[in-house]
Amino acid sequence: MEEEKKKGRRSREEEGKTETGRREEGEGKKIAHLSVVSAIPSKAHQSKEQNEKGKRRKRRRGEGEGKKEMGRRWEGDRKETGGRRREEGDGKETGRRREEGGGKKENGRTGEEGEGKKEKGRRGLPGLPLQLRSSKYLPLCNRVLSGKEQPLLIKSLVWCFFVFVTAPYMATTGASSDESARFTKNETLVETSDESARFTKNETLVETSDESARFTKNGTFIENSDDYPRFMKNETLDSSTNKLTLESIRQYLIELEDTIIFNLIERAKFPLNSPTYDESSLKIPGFSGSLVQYIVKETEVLQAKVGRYESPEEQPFFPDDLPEPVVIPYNNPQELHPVGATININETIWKMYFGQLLPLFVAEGDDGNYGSTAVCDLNCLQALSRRIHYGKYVAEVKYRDARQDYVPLIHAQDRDALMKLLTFESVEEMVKRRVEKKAMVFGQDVSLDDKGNNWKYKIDPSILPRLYGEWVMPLTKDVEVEYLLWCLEK
Ligand SMILES: O=C(O)C(=O)C[C@]1(C(=O)O)C=C[C@@H](O)C=C1
Repeated sequence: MEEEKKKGRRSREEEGKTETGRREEGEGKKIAHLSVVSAIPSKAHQSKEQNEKGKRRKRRRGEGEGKKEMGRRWEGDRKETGGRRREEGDGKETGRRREEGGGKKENGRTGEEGEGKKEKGRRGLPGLPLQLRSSKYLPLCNRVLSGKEQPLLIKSLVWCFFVFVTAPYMATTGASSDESARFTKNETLVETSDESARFTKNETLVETSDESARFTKNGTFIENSDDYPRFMKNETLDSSTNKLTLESIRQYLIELEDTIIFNLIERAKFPLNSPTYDESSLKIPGFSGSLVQYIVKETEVLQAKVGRYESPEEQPFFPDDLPEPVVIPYNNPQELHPVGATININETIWKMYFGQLLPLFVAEGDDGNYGSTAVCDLNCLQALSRRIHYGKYVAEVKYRDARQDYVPLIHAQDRDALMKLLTFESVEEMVKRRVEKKAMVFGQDVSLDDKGNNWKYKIDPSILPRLYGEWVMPLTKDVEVEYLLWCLEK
């Protein structure tokens, strides 16, 4: 009871709105029981394949063999990261420095020292340049060779040699003390860029966090990193503080409602077009599956290359064999526990979309626009998936705001209690009402005369509260619970 009160207080503070009621325990259980849970790659449920994928993605993110690192929170984690990075960085940079420096020294020796030795052999006049050896200068040479002016001359020659030969050479090859300054600067940048991060940064970010870094992790050369697109800036950070807050995340979820509704409206322009989903009607050599599967899969391959799946809220529907990014990802602070990157419930979202949602809002029929239909499906799926996987961020901020309430439930691995704690029924009601209203507004026919038919909508608005109430919000909460269950993992 006391906990309920506390939670009520918190929710009012967080939302600045009156929390009308709390979810009954039975309801929490119902949601936790959704079949989706089995699709979540938790320890208990991860298939071997998913496990492998998780490991691969973790490795790609540099979270390493790192259960230890994964679990380390806050400052401890940062120190560890800094240390590891410094070691790695040093290793690489020293290697590079050694190579470059070595190469230059080698050059110097074969060029300058080598020639000196040859001349010495040729004329027997140590340290004297060729032009000084003409007969005109011989008396002077003799004086120098035999006497007191020798040290002064040698000093002058060394100075001249440095000014006219060594310095220009160093300037053209870049082999100067500047070299070491550049390495030092890299390290500093890496360290500072880490400041706002909560968890271990991934290797790719470490390697590319410096603007001057020009290689992605897989070795692709990038001429000027600024010219390349950067998937995906975390748009939920509060614009004034650049921090993650429940308010800023909720604001972003509201914006995503627009994206979802517009995409549904676009899809509703086409009838069902069932051949789009027929695995036997597509004859693409080397691929077995439907047109929609093909388009989603190939789009994901392309988007993986430009770094879409480097963001934990972006999850692929076909995660196997995705290529590494070839561009520098946006250097977002890593706000989530690394387990966030492994939670992917797209299998459930796919089934929900094609099995339950689609038949609700598209007309029967076939107009032959299968490619366009599949692209619309792709857009709907990606928008829904992004929205639902944002639950990771929601869970993270809720945890940060009320650790004292969450930690015991996480230790007890109590799904139902976690579900109850993170549920705000009044917020859910508001969401449902808002999406219905948006569908009415966005789905109206707009005309300049009064003949417009304002009550004929492009998509039935009543589908929206259903979509959110039955699937989107419950699935978001499943993601939240899953994240919380593992977010203390060491
Ligand atoms: O806003 C929150 O607190 C959320 O957790 C998000 C969300 C949602 O999916 O919209 C989910 C659960 C809450 O009951 C309310 C809303």
